[in-house]
Amino acid sequence: MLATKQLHRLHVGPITLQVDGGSCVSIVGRSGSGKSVLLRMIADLDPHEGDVLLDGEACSGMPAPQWRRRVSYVAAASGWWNDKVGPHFRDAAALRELLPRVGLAPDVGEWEVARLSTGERQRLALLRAMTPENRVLLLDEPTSGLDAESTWLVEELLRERLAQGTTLLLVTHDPQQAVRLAHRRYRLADGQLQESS
Ligand SMILES: Nc1ncnc2c1ncn2[C@@H]1O[C@H](COP(=O)(O)OP(=O)(O)OP(=O)(O)O)[C@@H](O)[C@H]1O
Repeated sequence: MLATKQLHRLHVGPITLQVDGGSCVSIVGRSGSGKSVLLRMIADLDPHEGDVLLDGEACSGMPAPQWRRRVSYVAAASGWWNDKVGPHFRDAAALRELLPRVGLAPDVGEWEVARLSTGERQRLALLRAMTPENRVLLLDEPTSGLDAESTWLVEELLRERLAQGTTLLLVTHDPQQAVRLAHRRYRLADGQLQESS
């Protein structure tokens, strides 16, 4: 279980939330309401007050890289640190297996990052976070750049991860996607999460 305790940064919070393993919580809200600020706090990417626990283990008691391998933020616009796609993935065989699942060509690992389209980057950033250590995916508009078919493929893969016990926090501007994927739906407004029916 993922539990946030009085998380607070800027105008967001304090937020106390519990999300079971294998369940998906969606967060909608106006642009600028603080959805990314919230996900980035949970991933311990920015200074904040409060804490996050994963199965009782506190983020504050763990080295940040270890926490982020378990609780991984997938940004709407991803960062890349090598010219080629392949070196961003520790397990080349696992990547080859996952590529067709999101509609990507089998040789994408050999491609230059510079040639990737927005939607290709977005899908690869998601796959990059899906390591064996990952327990929680913090997804910031994961299908915003995708066509309907690619969106469907990504949602299928996310459902599979959920069934395997991964926890998802899904920020989306698509209320229908929230209905399709989430077990609980929230709106972030005035720095607080309000549950939707
Ligand atoms: N480091 C910072 N210092 C000051 N203000 C910040 C900082 N980071 C974010 N903000 C502000 O906090 C607000 C919320 O930003 P955030 O990116 O979380 O919005 P969002 O809800 O994800 O919006 P969108 O749907 O447009 O992506 C914005 O007004 C942003 O300018």
